Amino acid sequence: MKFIISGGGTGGHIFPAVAIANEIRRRQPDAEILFVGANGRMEMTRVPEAGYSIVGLDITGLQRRLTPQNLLFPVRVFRSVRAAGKLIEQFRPDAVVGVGGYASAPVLLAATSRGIPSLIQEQNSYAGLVNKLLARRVSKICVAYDGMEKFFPADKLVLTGNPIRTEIALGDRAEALAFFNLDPAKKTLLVIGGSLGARTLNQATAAALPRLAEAGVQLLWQTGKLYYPEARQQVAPYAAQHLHALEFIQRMDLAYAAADVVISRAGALSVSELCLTGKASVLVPSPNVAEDHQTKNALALVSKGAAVLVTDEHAAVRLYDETLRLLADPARQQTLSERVRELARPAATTAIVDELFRLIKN
Ligand SMILES: CC(=O)N[C@H]1[C@@H](OP(=O)(O)OP(=O)(O)OC[C@H]2O[C@@H](n3ccc(=O)[nH]c3=O)[C@H](O)[C@@H]2O)O[C@H](CO)[C@@H](O)[C@@H]1O
Repeated sequence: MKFIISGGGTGGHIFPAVAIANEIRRRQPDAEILFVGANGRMEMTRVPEAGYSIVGLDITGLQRRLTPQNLLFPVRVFRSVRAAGKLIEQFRPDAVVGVGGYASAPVLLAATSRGIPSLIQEQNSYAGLVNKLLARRVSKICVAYDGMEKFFPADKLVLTGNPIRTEIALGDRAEALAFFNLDPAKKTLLVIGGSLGARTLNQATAAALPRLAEAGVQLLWQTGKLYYPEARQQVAPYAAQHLHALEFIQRMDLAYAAADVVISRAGALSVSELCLTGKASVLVPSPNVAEDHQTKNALALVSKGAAVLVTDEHAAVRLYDETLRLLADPARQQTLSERVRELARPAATTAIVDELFRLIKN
């Protein structure tokens, strides 16, 4: 069997794609899987690291301002649809998956116009633009939230949850502590700003380093690429207290396994991973996303007493008060952990790949 998986841009699109590919490979070890991404974007490095081939298309979004680049936009779209068409004719996939992000548009367009079965995986409670535009053309749409009929034809919808890489929940704590050079006697705080890092979390964390050291809490702080050089200098004086900054964490399974408490943005995949790993968390939704969808992602947990919410606006003042209070309260960590675990959907990836295989069979 042959599959094309297309899309990317950020980890929230790339890692669900990897989870789907891993499940296809588990069932059909000789299946051929080709990823298609956008040149220059994160998928071009993260997908090969996960063990898959990827081809890049030259495609970017429309700029908000009127720029000469925008005038060329229709030309670029036309070229990328043609390039995707060529790829599909050469590779001849049995089915195509789109996970959102620029590259999935030309690939799904080219596949559906050739009658190839296609499936969209939408991670958020608010549908992405590419997915909305292509919904009528594809065969199935797997979603993670109720009420997605607002955006998609109801007869194509399947509520599966978000696909999470299976290893994410299998990290071993002792291995994790050794891997990240952490002290088994201390509590560990993990800070994740989403796949690109988050300025608000970085600034609040930098300011809180003395408080963490004083409380005897150790830190794994994922900063993203831009802030990393600054963060490295900021944590340098605290090396003996095990306060560590990291640009990007490849072994998220071990990062979760080491953590007692997690501070996180509320991207769809981060939230789904917190459910699966059963971590006590303080969520700070990004205010810079379409329709404030991260607040909705976070409220799905917070309304069930399964996570703590701090708004981006109040993070500078409140984030570390809340976090240090939670770190000092194991009973509350335990309650949050139990409640958040109840919201996990561990069968999401299998359900999506079931749908995909069914499409081919039909
Ligand atoms: C600013 C922005 O547009 N954010 C969107 C983006 O978030 P973003 O790309 O941040 O994605 P998520 O929070 O959904 O997922 C992050 C993924 O990256 C992985 N990871 C993260 C950090 C790291 O160091 N290593 C690592 O492997 C996580 O394990 C997870 O699998 O896509 C999500 C899913 O469509 C949306 O809900 C978010 O609103």
